[in-house]
Amino acid sequence: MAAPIGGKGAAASRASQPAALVWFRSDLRVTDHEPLFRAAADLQLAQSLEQHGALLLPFFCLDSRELTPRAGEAAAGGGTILGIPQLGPHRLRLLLEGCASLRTSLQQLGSNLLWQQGSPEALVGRLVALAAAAGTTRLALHHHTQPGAEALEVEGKVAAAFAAAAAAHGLPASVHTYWGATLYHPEDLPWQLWLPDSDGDGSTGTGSTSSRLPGTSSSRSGTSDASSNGVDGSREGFQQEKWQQRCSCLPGVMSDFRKAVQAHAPVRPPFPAPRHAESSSSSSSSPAVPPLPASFAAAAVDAGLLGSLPTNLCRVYAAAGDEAVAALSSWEALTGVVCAELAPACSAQHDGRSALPFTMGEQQAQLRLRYYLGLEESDGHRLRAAGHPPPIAGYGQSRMQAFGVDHSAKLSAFLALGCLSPRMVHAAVMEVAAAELAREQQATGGSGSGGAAADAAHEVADGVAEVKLSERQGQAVAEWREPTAADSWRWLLMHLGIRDFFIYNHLKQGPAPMRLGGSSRTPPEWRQDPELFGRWVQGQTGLPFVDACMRELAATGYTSNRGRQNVASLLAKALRIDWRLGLRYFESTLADHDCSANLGNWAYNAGTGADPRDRTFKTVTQGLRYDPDACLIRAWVPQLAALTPPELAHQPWTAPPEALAAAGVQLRPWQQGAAAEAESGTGGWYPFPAVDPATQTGKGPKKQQQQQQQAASAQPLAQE
Ligand SMILES: Cc1cc2nc3c(=O)[nH]c(=O)nc-3n(C[C@H](O)[C@H](O)[C@H](O)COP(=O)(O)OP(=O)(O)OC[C@H]3O[C@@H](n4cnc5c(N)ncnc54)[C@H](O)[C@@H]3O)c2cc1C
Repeated sequence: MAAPIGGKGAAASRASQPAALVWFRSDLRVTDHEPLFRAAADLQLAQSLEQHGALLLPFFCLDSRELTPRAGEAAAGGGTILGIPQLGPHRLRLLLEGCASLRTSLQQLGSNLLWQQGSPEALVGRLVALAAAAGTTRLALHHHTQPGAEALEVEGKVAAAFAAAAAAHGLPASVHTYWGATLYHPEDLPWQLWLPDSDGDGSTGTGSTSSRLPGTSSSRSGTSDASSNGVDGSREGFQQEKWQQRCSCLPGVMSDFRKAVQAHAPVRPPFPAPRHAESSSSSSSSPAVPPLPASFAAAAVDAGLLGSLPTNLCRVYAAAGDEAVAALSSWEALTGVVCAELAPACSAQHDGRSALPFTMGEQQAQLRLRYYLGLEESDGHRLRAAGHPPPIAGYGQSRMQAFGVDHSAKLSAFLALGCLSPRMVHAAVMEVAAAELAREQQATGGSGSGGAAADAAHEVADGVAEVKLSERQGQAVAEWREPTAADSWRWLLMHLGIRDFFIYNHLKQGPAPMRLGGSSRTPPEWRQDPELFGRWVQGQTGLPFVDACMRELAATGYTSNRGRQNVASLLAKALRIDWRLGLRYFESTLADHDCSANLGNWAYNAGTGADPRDRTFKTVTQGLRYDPDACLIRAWVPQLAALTPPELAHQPWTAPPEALAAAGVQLRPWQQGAAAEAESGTGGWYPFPAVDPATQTGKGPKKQQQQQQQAASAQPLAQE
């Protein structure tokens, strides 16, 4: 039985009782979360104007549609693209962990996270009904806008459902959208993206500026009246078109974009987290979060909106219906990985070989970031033993290595789920830069320019400028310069610039790159080969570096950037298989999946993007360079673990028969090995390469293959 909601004073304050809904999406954090900050600030202002009973309702919806396959995409040669869920089990686990962590953060602020599995448009309607029953007289919906046609479409549906629900209860309502996905805010880019209000998009600009961005705002200027904002579901796709139109002036080549923004665009400081209403720091610039009233919480519990977050992944698919269960089975069949055998969410269990052994969440993201940068915790506790250089120290070189947790930043999953914002990374990097600048100043004597150095360091720490220590007329000047091999954090900032490029380029191009030939003028012949595609997914191509990366990806949801480039190049350039199958497999499986980064990188590696450079990776050479000790291969391709030296583990087809025998390696043509394994149920063999490793074309190194086949036929399968 639902408790009456609204509390004792509800009737008395009915004349002015505002409620703000804050929709969390891929932004699972409370720091640098403008929608939460602004919603809390609005309610604080309302309360200071003697409006009482303000409700702040943070919510998240686990969208069941994402657990099913993507509909309506035809692959080369016909047929739908893959029957796997858009949100595969690795991504799902991290998402649930991110939500659990967000709920803890909100509870620490005296609030909570309302959540439901279903559709966000249905959830928003239920929340409006609950708020109306609690005596709310005015409604606002605050959320980040999210790049990607699908995300923008869902935004349109949610806004329409919100407007309809508010109208049904006779409540005035407004929608406030914010931009928080990139390091560089759209309004700060060195190109003019924004719109005059007369653009006719139906939104009512009420701010001080005469122009605004399509479907977004960082201030009041994007506020729209939900009952008249034109977001009525009949205008779906409108925002995507608008973004495409407005971003058309952006450069299509990554380095042009990145260099321009890094030289000319400022980075805004992150928004602080709002504070607990009873926190003693009432002087803080952070607004207070109104606590969730007990009566409302009780009603939300009754409505099933405050239940525990699930940890059992299979049950989440089951709750989404038969289509999701079938999609999960397809993913399991494709990868050979069984969902029920994966660690449940929040269990803190990880495959010992994983390069991503983290639990998701804002706190964990901060720990990783500060550990990686070698920064002290706020309590002065250093995470790394004193005297040891922080992992970032070797980043200029190590970031390309394919094996290990600390070779690269491992921030992508935190960024993709929004447990961390790019501005938060930037702010932490600026702390490092400021310290470095001060040290360099001290080392060079700092004569006469101590004040200037301090000013520059301060400017840097404030995020006003990137750093280059240069002396101009005795003054330290902070400015961007391209990183050299010896640099560390400059590379990290550069990568965030690349990330921004892919997001803006996605907004600019819309779904165009998803055409088979992308934007290239002479699309090559693409083919479907389910068997070969399955071998690629399961790491059975006979190219050990590629196979190790693919097995790592299927088992953990992560493989390095170098690994991704190589496996993508092999699929698209050497095997000539419809590259969008790879894109969709990555979408489902990558723990750090980001629709813009995934699409942009695939288009680049398949040669279908706008970038004029067309690289084909020689995967053996790459493996030897970026996994020189064959650590990755030994970890993920146990059949080759004993093959030494590392050069042979990278190219077992070149190994003399006695070396293969000593290491217990059985090389077989794939069909033969797979058939024998199916019959005997035992593995222990490794396939010959599916392509000629020297040229990455054709069927395989014929001469060597023949020799090895002769030798192999003399050896029985290991366990036979
Ligand atoms: C085919 C393919 C698909 C990819 N799909 C994704 C994806 O869905 N999501 C994703 O975040 N990255 C994707 N990447 C980019 C890159 O592989 C990962 O960002 C990187 O491996 C993450 O590890 P890290 O955090 O240690 O990155 P680092 O190398 O330490 O870089 C730091 C941060 O910079 C950003 N970054 C670095 N390189 C890139 C890049 N090429 N594109 C975009 N951002 C970059 C990421 O946010 C990353 O966390 C893809 C790359 C390829 C080749």
